[in-house]
Amino acid sequence: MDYDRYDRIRAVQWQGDHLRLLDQRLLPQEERWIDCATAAQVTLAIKDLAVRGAPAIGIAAAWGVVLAAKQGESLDSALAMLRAARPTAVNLMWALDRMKARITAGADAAALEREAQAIQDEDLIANRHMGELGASLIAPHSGVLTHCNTGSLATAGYGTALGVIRAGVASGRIEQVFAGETRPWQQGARLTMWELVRDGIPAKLIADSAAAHLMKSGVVQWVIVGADRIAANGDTANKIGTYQLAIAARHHGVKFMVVAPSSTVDMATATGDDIEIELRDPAELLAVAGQRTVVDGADAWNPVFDVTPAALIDAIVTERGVIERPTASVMQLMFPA
Ligand SMILES: CSC[C@@H](O)[C@@H](O)C(=O)COP(=O)(O)O
Repeated sequence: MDYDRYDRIRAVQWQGDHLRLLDQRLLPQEERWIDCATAAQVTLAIKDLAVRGAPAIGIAAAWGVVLAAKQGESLDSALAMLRAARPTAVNLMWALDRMKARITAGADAAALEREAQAIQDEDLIANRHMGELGASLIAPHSGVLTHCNTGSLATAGYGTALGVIRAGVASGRIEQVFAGETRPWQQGARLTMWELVRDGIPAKLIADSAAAHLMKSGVVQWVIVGADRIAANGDTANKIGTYQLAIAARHHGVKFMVVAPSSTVDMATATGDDIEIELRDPAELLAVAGQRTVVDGADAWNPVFDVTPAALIDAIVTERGVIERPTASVMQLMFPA
């Protein structure tokens, strides 16, 4: 696999004394980097979606703890502040728990820096492995539909669902990629299309509302998505709109694949009903690119994740292996306490 051909973006970059983030709010119009020198700046970058995607916010938060240590700030306060930045993606809590364990064991700033780097490096390795595992499930000459952005921008690099797509394209299994816009924040239109075009991968953008029609046409064999939290029974929280894709996929005989590192699996959460779904500012729905599109006085409801029941998922791919038709007992075997 020629990783340099398909994967050149590194959106989270440690600079030795500060964290550099590719500002995802501005893509694809502008490639602007922001520098965070404090844990508070990293927290704000996570809240405002300058950095986003479950693994990427965990990695950024880990570096936030390193910054707090270097500045001599209270590490307990930094951990609490970063933890509260966003509620749904468990990678955030997972990374902070890992940093906390090192703090409890007496780690100094240099040791915390090594831990954050390990979290980042392990994510890239996991993504490359998942890419191979997921692609092997796909028949040659397939079409696939993806949702949101799960690529290098959302991870340490390569991506989760987009990593499977990269590996599938490289091996000739995937011939055509479709990406849903992912309203309201347009991660699919703004970010996934940016990554796919940079890689020269044949891709077509669709309106989210075109997905069922696309599946009915028979040109996609798999829907491939990432995850923000996978509960102990396999129920999966991911970007709003994922659930309706899974329902439409089952209706049309299209397979549904979830790709996420084990850091996204939360065995302490029994089912999808127990996952907190982030509600964001209704203003994100009432405007497009900062331009108000809805009549003044209108209100909106803006949940940004939903839960796909395990029964609608054909395969969960993690770096530990593939779980087909996930159940609580198989999840328990793959992710023992
Ligand atoms: C590897 S990314 C998987 C998920 O984190 C992704 O699909 C997603 O829902 C991201 O949501 P976002 O609100 O953009 O952080």
